[in-house]
Amino acid sequence: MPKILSTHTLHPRASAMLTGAGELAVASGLDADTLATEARNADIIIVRAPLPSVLFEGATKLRAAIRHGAGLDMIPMEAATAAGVLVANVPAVNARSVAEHVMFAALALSRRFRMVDRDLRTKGWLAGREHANSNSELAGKTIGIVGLGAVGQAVGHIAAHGFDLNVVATTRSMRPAPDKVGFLSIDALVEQSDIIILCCPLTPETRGLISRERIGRMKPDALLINVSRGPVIDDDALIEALKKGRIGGAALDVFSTQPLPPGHPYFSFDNVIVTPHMAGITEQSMMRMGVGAAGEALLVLANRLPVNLRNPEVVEHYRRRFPADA
Ligand SMILES: NC(=O)c1ccc[n+]([C@@H]2O[C@H](COP(=O)([O-])OP(=O)(O)OC[C@H]3O[C@@H](n4cnc5c(N)ncnc54)[C@H](O)[C@@H]3O)[C@@H](O)[C@H]2O)c1
Ligand SMILES: O=C(O)[C@H](O)COP(=O)(O)O
Repeated sequence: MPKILSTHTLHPRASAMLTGAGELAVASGLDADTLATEARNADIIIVRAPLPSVLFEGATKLRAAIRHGAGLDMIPMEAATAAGVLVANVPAVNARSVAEHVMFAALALSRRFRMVDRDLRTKGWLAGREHANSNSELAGKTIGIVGLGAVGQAVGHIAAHGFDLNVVATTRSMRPAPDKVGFLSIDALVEQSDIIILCCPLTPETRGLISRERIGRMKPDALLINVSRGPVIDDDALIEALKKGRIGGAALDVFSTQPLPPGHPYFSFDNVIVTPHMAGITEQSMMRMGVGAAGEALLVLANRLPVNLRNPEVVEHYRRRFPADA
């Protein structure tokens, strides 16, 4: 029976799909050594935690690494490809969940939800209400989307049609813009946006994209929302800007170090919302991501290629490793 190792427990519907096709096990730890050791016996690994490159050197049976979700940064692509391992992801199926989280964050920051809730509980009704005078509506403001893929387009749609926001975006391909979206360069976008949404992948080009210089160009009351990956932002520069009151606030779902260590400066700001990398996690998206990942695993076990193969250059090498495969 083929072995499927998953870094995390899958949605019951996803595990049910794999019953009979493979023996499903959940990794007993997420550290590099444990993952590398347990992957040695696996035919397929389903990935929700960063994999070490070394895992691919010792995993001689491994056919595929399948991302449960969109972001491929958790899989060292070069090491996987060099080892002849197929890499796939499950794109777009959590985009609606992420977009709803983004709108929740924009509303929570604009309505100072953290401070209102805290002060109402600890200081009473009037203290909570005091914040409201400087609260703001979203309508008529400009939302700037960095990365107009599945998440960015879902955010743009809700923002334009549900909240009457003006939508501008910057994206790698700058293909014809969807309805109600105007394209800008990244520098113009950070200067002109009231709310900046980061939803691009982490790549060599996007690492540090929100630099000290770009944070310096933001409006003094700009809100920065990151659902991409932590290293897209220069943390030192953002922390300094928050300390000096140089921007209005931030909502951060992803961090350069995860889990965010206790006592991290981001915990200290009233105008910063922190969430534990959960923008894309809802009951609905967990089912869709799990089912999508299980579907890709079933294709590989049936000697076919995954639908969302992300390293097509591996196929020749893969076919040499598993000659019976498609
Ligand atoms: N926080 C979460 O729970 C969560 C959930 C889903 C996705 N994500 C993150 O969001 C990313 C995007 O997800 P998606 O489903 O929209 O992916 P996607 O592939 O559909 O879209 C990514 C978009 O980013 C654009 N892009 C790439 N490089 C860029 C650059 N240098 N500047 C501007 N735009 C650039 C691409 O052109 C594309 O339009 C994922 O890679 C992942 O890192 C996080
Ligand atoms: O990249 C993604 O789609 C998100 O980070 C969610 O991924 P997860 O299913 O591994 O939490």
